[in-house]
Amino acid sequence: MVDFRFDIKPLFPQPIIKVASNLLPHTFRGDRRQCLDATSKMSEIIDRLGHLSAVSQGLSKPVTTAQRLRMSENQTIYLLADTEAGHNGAVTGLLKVGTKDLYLFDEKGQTRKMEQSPSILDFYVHESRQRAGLGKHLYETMLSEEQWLPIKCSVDRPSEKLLAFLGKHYGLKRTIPQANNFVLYEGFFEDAASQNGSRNGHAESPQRTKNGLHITNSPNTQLFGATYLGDEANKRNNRRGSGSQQQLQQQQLHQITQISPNGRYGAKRPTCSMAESRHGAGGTGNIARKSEVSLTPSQARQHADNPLKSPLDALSRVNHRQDPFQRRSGLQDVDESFLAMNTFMRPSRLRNSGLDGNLAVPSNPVPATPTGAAVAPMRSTSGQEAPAQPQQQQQQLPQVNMAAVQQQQPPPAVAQQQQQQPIIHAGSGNSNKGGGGGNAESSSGNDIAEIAEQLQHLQAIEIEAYELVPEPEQEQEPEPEEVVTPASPPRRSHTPTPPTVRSPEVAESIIGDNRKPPAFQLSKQHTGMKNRSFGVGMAVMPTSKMEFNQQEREDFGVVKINRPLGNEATTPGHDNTDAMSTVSSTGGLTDQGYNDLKFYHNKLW
Ligand SMILES: CC(=O)SCCNC(=O)CCNC(=O)[C@H](O)C(C)(C)COP(=O)(O)OP(=O)(O)OC[C@H]1O[C@@H](n2cnc3c(N)ncnc32)[C@H](O)[C@@H]1OP(=O)(O)O
Repeated sequence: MVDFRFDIKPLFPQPIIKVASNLLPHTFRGDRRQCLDATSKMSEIIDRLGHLSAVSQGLSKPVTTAQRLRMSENQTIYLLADTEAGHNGAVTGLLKVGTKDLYLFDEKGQTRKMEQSPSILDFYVHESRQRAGLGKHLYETMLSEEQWLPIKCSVDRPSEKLLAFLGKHYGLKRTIPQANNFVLYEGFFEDAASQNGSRNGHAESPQRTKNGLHITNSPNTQLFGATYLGDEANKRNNRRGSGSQQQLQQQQLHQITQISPNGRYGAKRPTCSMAESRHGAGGTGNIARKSEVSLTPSQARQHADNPLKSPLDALSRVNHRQDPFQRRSGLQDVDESFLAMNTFMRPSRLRNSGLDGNLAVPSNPVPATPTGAAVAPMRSTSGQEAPAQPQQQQQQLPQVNMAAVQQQQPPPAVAQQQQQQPIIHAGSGNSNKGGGGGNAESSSGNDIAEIAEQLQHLQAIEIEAYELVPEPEQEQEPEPEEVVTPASPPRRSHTPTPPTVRSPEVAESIIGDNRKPPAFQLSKQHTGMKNRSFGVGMAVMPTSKMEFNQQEREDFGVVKINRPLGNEATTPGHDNTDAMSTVSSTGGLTDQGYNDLKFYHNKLW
């Protein structure tokens, strides 16, 4: 018996209840809260019984789960409970049924299309209660509720026990061989017009569908045999009254092969990216190979004596796989091949996947940064193509002459750039969100970080962090800072020099070139150079008081710091003159001997 941590009796006002996709007993009455509670408990019951059933049948995964039931439209689960058992009662049996549209072989080996055919999908009685008539009780209740006849029910890969059960209780012994997992019994097709076996009261004419196709002659039909045909596809076919025979054949073939083996093995597997790429890159070979496999009705008939094996074993000889699920995988390979061809290679998907060449895959080789990092295809954040990468500037970067850097007096604009760079790197390298983002009036930290990263990329800065060297004798002199290059000595400053980050290459490129780089937006998506200034960020430790002042968008790479709006820099280092920094009360030195700096800047923009 299967007992639960909760009392099942409220869910089972009667021994057998019916559960549909709403996961509620058909007898349920209650408010929203009770509904949620009942759904939760019913899900647990179904999952538990489904798991036990799978274990009992030796299946690797349950055929029945609450999730599957929720997603289904035409399936019903019957649950049998013993409310007297234990304290909370116990659930003792499960029977899942549903209707299927099937192409089936009749006794003559001809294909018939059966719509809404009753199917037994899962059946389980707890081991402790088997062979006590509970199974029959459950089955009979189901037949009564659904108004089905036992002989009209197809059974999805029945176990030996179920075959014995059906033989004993309903005299069902002689099966009609099928190429799929379903087992039918002789009499299934008899008097079909007046039975539930056909929704429309009559079965399809053998060999021909409504489209007049001899689908049994198709290699795929021979491979799959009777195969599930979706309602929607059928309606589509019926709507098309005209059209060439060839089109119809292609359509039918496509329709059949797109649909997986049905029943408990028919669940669509999630799209496999490997399969996608494999088939997309020429998976037709796989299709051709699989298509060579054929299982004719006569072949299937050879296995009629043992319906458990008949369809699958024939296929297993081809696939050389023993496990039913693996065999199913073999079948689905074919299915996926067609899916890959017909679905995943559609132009729209190709566009999305960038395989059709319409995506922003540059025709030119991807430019590489001086450090060797490839730059991603450029696309602005707005989704538009970004302007071409300034390769010219990048190509100039290696032409660095450090001697010239040290000797040459930078023009004011260049000095501004050089002086402001360290702050920018600091901001970007150490969570600039905490700086600019902390002030609601300032621009977002993201913008700053992005600008900083753009600068890093365009100017190909090899970031280096420099220790702060206190210069006590100069602290009282409010003189402008100068750009510090790796080869430069510490600058004169009214405060200890903040960590100045500048690679020789960048300094050279700015001073030597002194031209305005193009003003366009680049993000870290394009540069791929996130956190290049890691070392700087660690050294500067920007606080929420750190801001950036950029009055307007100037030349790309020129970011003015702490300059009041409207003020233009008049002398090199003017901006830094305005910068305020304080030294901590501990004399300006941290435990590590570095200056503890706090920057106070004006609002940005
Ligand atoms: C589509 C599918 O769901 S296939 C999977 C079917 N489910 C399983 O195989 C799970 C394990 N088996 C069970 O849960 C049960 O045995 C069921 C559901 C098949 C039958 O439920 P029960 O309560 O045992 O059925 P019930 O008592 O009404 O009928 C008993 C008859 O079932 C058959 N049967 C039940 N158990 C066995 C068994 N272990 N071995 C052989 N036949 C069995 C016999 O014909 C038996 O009659 P018998 O005792 O005179 O030989």
